Amino acid sequence: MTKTIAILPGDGIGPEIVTEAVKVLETLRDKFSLAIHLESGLVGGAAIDATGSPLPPATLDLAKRADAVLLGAVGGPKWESLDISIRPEKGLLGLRSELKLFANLRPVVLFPELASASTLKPEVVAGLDILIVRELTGDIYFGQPRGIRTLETGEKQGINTLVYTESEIERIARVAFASAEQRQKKLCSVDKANVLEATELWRQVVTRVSRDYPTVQLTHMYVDNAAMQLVRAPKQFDVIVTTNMFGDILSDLASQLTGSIGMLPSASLDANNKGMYEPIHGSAPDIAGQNLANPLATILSVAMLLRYSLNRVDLATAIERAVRQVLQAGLRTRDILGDGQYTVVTTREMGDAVVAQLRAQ
Ligand SMILES: NC(=O)C1=CN([C@@H]2O[C@H](COP(=O)(O)OP(=O)(O)OC[C@H]3O[C@@H](n4cnc5c(N)ncnc54)[C@H](O)[C@@H]3O)[C@@H](O)[C@H]2O)C=CC1
Ligand SMILES: CC(C)CC(=O)C(=O)O
Ligand SMILES: [Mg+2]
Repeated sequence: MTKTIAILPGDGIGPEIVTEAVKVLETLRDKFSLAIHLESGLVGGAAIDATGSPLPPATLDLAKRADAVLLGAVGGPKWESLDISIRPEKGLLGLRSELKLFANLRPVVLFPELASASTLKPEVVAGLDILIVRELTGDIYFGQPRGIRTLETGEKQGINTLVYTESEIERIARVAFASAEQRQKKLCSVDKANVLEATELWRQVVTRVSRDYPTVQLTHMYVDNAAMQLVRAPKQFDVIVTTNMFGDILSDLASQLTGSIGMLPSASLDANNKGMYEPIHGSAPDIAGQNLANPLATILSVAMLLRYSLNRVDLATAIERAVRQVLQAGLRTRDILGDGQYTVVTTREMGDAVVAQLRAQ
């Protein structure tokens, strides 16, 4: 049966990188007879400009009926003067909560060809393969109360609330333990249980759930130490499970171990593996519209889409192989330049090269 994929390019570099990822999907449709139907929608600032809302009902409806969603990125300076409750980023958070995408998988994998582009020494990152499992629909990003209010003194006060319920923690813990079972059987739960009650509960629940996964070795680490350990000795980690905000921050940090934030894809899944797929980076206003952005994180997100939502591990592997071949051939967008002689390419040229490798397979 033909699968519908919602294509939501968003803002900034979003349309540029999604164009390249769509070329990959179209190649799979045309060459490998993948039965897909692509349907585009507006989200973020582009949607605000067209409709006044960062998540118009038509987009939410498309995302809900689609079998999977591919998203670029949202946000940018153009919309920063708007009230925070109606900014582009609210469209993204709205999609995540409306679709119940509580499990965000962020693989941090170093392609061997990019070892010299890593911020760490090649020997410290060689073979790096971490999976960050980030809770995505709770925490301070969604907690109530929130807002900016004026106190009796006339002073303003900003409020955000870190909230987690046991069931929210348990379901993300189960995703993380199940992932660890399939990998090196090591799970590190990252929290701030020494000072934050919500994450003390996190630690208690993760510990309780661990009894159902006796083959997985569970450790706990405070987030400040985890940030330090990630740049000191990242290969000590296999799977990391953490809260929404800590996962957001740690994954940007970890991206530098792989050469660039332009290399990290993600899958945001609900309880039935219905998913939204997006690079972990934002709309990169500083390079938007210049054909400079690295499209590989988005193309690798298509691979995750095929693996998790369309059950086509073969095609997911084909994309990952094509990316590897392009890097082996020495092609680099400028964010992944390391030591050596490379061919510096544009966003479009990188996408074309991946498509050419796929066609040749
Ligand atoms: N998922 C999403 O849609 C996200 C949206 N944002 C939004 O994006 C806007 C910009 O946020 P920033 O903090 O600047 O983060 P950002 O991730 O957009 O950019 C940070 C830095 O990384 C570079 N970069 C990002 N993606 C790249 C790529 N594919 N290739 C090469 N270089 C790349 C940018 O040029 C910039 O120097 C804001 O409005 C923010 O709210 C931020 C993060 C995630
Ligand atoms: C709007 C932000 C929460 C998006 C982001 O930074 C992320 O999901 O990594
Ligand atoms: Mg982020």
